[in-house]
Amino acid sequence: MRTMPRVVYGALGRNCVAFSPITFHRNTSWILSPLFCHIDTKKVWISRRDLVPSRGIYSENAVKQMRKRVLSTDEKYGNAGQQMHEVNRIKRVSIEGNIAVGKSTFAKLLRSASKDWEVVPEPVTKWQKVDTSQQSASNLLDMMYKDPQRWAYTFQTFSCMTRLRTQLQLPPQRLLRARATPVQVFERSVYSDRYIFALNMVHLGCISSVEWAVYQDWHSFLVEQFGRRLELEGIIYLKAPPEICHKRLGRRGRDEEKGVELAYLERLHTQHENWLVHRSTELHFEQLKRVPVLVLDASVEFAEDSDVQKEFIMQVTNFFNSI
Ligand SMILES: Nc1ncnc2c1ncn2[C@@H]1O[C@H](COP(=O)(O)OP(=O)(O)O)[C@@H](O)[C@H]1O
Ligand SMILES: Nc1nc2c(ncn2[C@H]2C[C@H](O)[C@@H](COP(=O)(O)O)O2)c(=O)[nH]1
Repeated sequence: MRTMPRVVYGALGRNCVAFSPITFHRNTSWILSPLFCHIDTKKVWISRRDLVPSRGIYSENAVKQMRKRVLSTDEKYGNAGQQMHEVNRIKRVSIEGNIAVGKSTFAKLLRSASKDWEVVPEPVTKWQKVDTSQQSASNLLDMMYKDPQRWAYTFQTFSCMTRLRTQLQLPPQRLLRARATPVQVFERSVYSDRYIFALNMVHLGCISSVEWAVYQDWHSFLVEQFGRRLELEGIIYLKAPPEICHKRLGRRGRDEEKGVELAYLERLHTQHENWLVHRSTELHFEQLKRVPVLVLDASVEFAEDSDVQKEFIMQVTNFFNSI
């Protein structure tokens, strides 16, 4: 395809706009994704990952208005451009797996293995304490387990929003300065929210077809709007038989989970296998279909076994370097 240099005026989300000569294909205009560009006529950091197809070319006047907003953002954040360039280097990976398979325990191991890896926990405490501006907070996790027919949809809207915020969180400074491979590791993701839990609730009849249509509509919209900022470079799937997870769940003794039966964990296990092993779950995001998955045998009791821990870390390191 013929390429030609052009000045591109592209809208970059809420507070950024790029206006810089960049080369682009004749029929496709490209813009920089919101998080990763610094606005300065002389300096624009571009990498392949930053380029996303533009939804439109904007008038000069609109660009002027947007530029004003961008400049005020730059004043506020100082050397944001360089930081954004570095954010761009950070890989994002989620840990997926059944309830009580050992995600948090594994996350602790990763945290202690390298300061270039940041582990972001699942926002469970937010679900346990929803601020209702009344005297006491509501425990939505408990409500969902006690009456899934009534609360499953509400739960999925809140869990997904909290996961969204978690995934959009900016990485800490130390990751921006990392020399090796900096990685942000999330416990679960907006994708497991949909393709594991919400889907399972649909199969159980706890989310109605109307609720499911509504969920899928806003979920797809949000994921598409945030684009690259929500993409994962890899997934670590901790896999163990549901029986083992059930035992661990009992040992952990979380109050809300007292009524969780083995059958529920079996269903979630099947959902994980369909998505991450058989790859038979219908997915709606192209990039997600191609995400590399590292499967680890989480039935091994590694807490006291430093050889197993070393083996896990080696596999994870190789995986991070490969993605
Ligand atoms: N590999 C393991 N071997 C034995 N027990 C484990 C292992 N991983 C986790 N556990 C225990 O199982 C329970 C659930 O682990 P946790 O990390 O909280 O799971 P998750 O975050 O996946 O829900 C905890 O009591 C933890 O100590
Ligand atoms: N119905 C849903 N339940 C969820 C979802 N994400 C997590 N959970 C539950 C499962 C556990 O009881 C608890 C925390 O999970 P861990 O596996 O980290 O222990 O929250 C969800 O999206 N829907």
